[in-house]
Amino acid sequence: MRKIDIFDTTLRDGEQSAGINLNTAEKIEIARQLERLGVTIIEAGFPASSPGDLDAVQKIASTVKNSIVTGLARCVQSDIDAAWEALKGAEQPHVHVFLATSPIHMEYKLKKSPDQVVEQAIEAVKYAKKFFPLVEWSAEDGFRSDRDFLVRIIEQVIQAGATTINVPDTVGYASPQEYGELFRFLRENVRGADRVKFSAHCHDDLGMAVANSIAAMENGADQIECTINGIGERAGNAALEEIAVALHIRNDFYPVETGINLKEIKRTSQLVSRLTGSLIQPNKAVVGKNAFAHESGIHQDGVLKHKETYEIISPALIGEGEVPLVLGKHSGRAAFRDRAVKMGYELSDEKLNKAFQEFKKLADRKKEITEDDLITLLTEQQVSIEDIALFELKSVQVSYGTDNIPTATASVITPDGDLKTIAATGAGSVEAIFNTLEQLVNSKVNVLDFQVKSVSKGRDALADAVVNVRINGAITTGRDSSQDVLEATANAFIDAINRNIIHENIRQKQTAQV
Ligand SMILES: CC(=O)SCCNC(=O)CCNC(=O)[C@H](O)C(C)(C)COP(=O)(O)OP(=O)(O)OC[C@H]1O[C@@H](n2cnc3c(N)ncnc32)[C@H](O)[C@@H]1OP(=O)(O)O
Ligand SMILES: CC(C)C(=O)C(=O)O
Repeated sequence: MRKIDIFDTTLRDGEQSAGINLNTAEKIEIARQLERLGVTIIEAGFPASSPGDLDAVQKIASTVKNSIVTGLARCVQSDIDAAWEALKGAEQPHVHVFLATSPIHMEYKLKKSPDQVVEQAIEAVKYAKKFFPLVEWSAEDGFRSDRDFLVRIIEQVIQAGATTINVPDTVGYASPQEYGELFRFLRENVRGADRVKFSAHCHDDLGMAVANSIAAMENGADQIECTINGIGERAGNAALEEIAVALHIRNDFYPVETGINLKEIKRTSQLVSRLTGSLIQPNKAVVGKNAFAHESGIHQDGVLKHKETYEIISPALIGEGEVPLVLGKHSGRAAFRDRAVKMGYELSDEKLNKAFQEFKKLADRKKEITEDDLITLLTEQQVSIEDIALFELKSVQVSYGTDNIPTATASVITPDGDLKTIAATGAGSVEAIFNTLEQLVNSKVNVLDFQVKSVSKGRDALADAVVNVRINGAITTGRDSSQDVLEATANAFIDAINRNIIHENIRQKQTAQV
């Protein structure tokens, strides 16, 4: 099968991401993991850019044995000297020299004529070749370069000894079709093309880096340059994990192999994210937190019946553990039942249905349903709480003014079915509510903690109130979310009282069973 070399530039172009700065120990750790991942080449840094980078490249070159280690250099002798200093101890010394070839870069940045650029490239490659058996030469901004000029300069650097020719889309401007065509054109028109490897290096400014890399590969590129998690200058580079997994999953369409050990992908991605401090967006393909998270009922039902209905990549393929179905407001009964069974609950259809209805109500109010929430919902059903009579808050009204004593009037239906209304005062509105409700529930309620916060942003944000109470020595927590802070507070207090009644009931039933 055709082999595609994976050239990882996480430690060079990836480190060029704004805000990322890795020290030598961190770089070595990542390089070791890249070696385990099975990349063909590790671009470990730009030795001339700083003594720290030279040191890191040197240490990586003497540590890594199963991947080729390279360093970047401008077409400048001192850069190539620094690269040699860093890489002379490597198993297979490899250097990556580059020079821009697009009209805009030559005229405004390098301030050189095309002839001068050709001369400088030839000289640099010849110089590099004195030390390095493997020399990659890159035509920076190659995609925006004149095609005839590209053919001319590439032929010259091949003659000078380059072993790999990289044609980057430095500014992420290409479309897959155009970038693919460029590789086909170069393969067909460059004399000596059959003696070298061609390489693709894409940036993601227009979100096409992975597609462009694959298009280049389909049209003659033997190597793809990419980074873990797609980090890199500006919008980043092509993401290694996306390329490797796409080529594996669609092997029917792309009959190539990369040598990447896919099981190491998750670990590598997490390591790079942790050490660079660059968070992975949740919906990022392959390695995002949600990449295998089925949230909606119809999908979950399909996945439970036959995984492949909605899952083209198995989490195990990339070394990720089992991903439980997400239980949220879009979930259906199938996923809810599945989780309940996995948690060890054996509920009748009727009880499961009731727990599911409560779950849906809760999911409307809470972003995330925790394991504890599920335990509460399912346990309440398991021990037949339908027989337990609870308090129901009918109304609450608070009178507050800067010159008045805050007074709350509340009505509840008691577990006996009576409607009771009482008013009481407090130092503030919340205390007035608590004092009133305490009288209505007719128990000594010690409020241990009370917190209220907004669930979302904006004036109409929901208030989430949590009250932690002690009643007869038992501690329970009640919570409620409402549009109004005081209503949420009153409901949370009643919720705590009801939970206490339920738990008391459960305890009594369990004691009776023993
Ligand atoms: C597309 C890419 O990702 S290219 C890699 C980009 N990465 C980096 O730049 C990170 C590391 N860079 C650095 O640390 C510094 O830029 C250094 C050490 C390399 C150079 O620093 P300085 O000497 O201060 O130069 P400075 O960065 O300001 O300017 C770059 C110079 O290199 C020249 N240059 C740019 N590319 C090349 C090249 N491939 N070959 C030769 N010269 C080049 C520029 O024309 C400019 O020259 P000038 O000073 O005569 O105008
Ligand atoms: C140095 C080259 C390969 C580069 O990083 C680019 O063109 O984006």
